[in-house]
Amino acid sequence: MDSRYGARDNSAGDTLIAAAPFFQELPEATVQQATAQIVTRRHPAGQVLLLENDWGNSVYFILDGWVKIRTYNLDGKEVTLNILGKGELFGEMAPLEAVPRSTDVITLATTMIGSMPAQDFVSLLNSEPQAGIRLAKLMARRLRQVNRRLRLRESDSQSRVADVLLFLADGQGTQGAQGVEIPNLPHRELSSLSGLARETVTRVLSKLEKKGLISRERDVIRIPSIDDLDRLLV
Ligand SMILES: Nc1ncnc2c1ncn2[C@@H]1O[C@@H]2COP(=O)(O)O[C@H]2[C@H]1O
Repeated sequence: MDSRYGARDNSAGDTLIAAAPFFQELPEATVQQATAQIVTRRHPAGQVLLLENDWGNSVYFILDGWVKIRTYNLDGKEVTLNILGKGELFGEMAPLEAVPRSTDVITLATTMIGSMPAQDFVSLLNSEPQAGIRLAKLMARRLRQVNRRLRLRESDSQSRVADVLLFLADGQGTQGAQGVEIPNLPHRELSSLSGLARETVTRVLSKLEKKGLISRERDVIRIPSIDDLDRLLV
């Protein structure tokens, strides 16, 4: 990803970087230094930010918006592995392991991204144990998500859709007055995340809504009780 792929926009970026969970509780001087190293750009929806197998030496912070992590199965069918939102980072794997990018990354909405040279990111990890712990926690959560989805692979369609909603709530959910809110993604994305047909996803979502386990608005799906939805998993 370089300057061809998005309008440079550092005006709001500095505040967003300072507020990003990764930088919370780091010394102010460290946050200031990181802010100076990060270039912020706004990208339109549908823009390919990273391509699987490309080499890259930057790490990216999502300051606002959404990206999807995409790969392809052996039949060439698109598989959405995850959706990441504000506060998440991506693009750390290739530079840390000195290998090419493991997946594609594409914006799902207008998205503000801060990019940091990988060598600065590694220096930050070396100098701030707290930053290393943050990264370890983030990767632990991703592994937990993958384990959970593997466990549910043979489950019924209701459990699989519920699981996708729960893992989006875990990673991307924001607490509102009436429960946890997650983005109301296109059903094609939920279909790819759950490995179910789009029609099945649509049918299950309607069923969950009738049971009062979710409610839907144009942009958000609301989960009034995470525990109630979790109890559906078999
Ligand atoms: N299952 C996943 N969940 C969340 N993020 C992922 C997942 N797989 C890959 N990524 C991110 O997508 C990025 C693609 O480029 P990298 O391999 O450098 O680093 C990768 C991770 O940051």
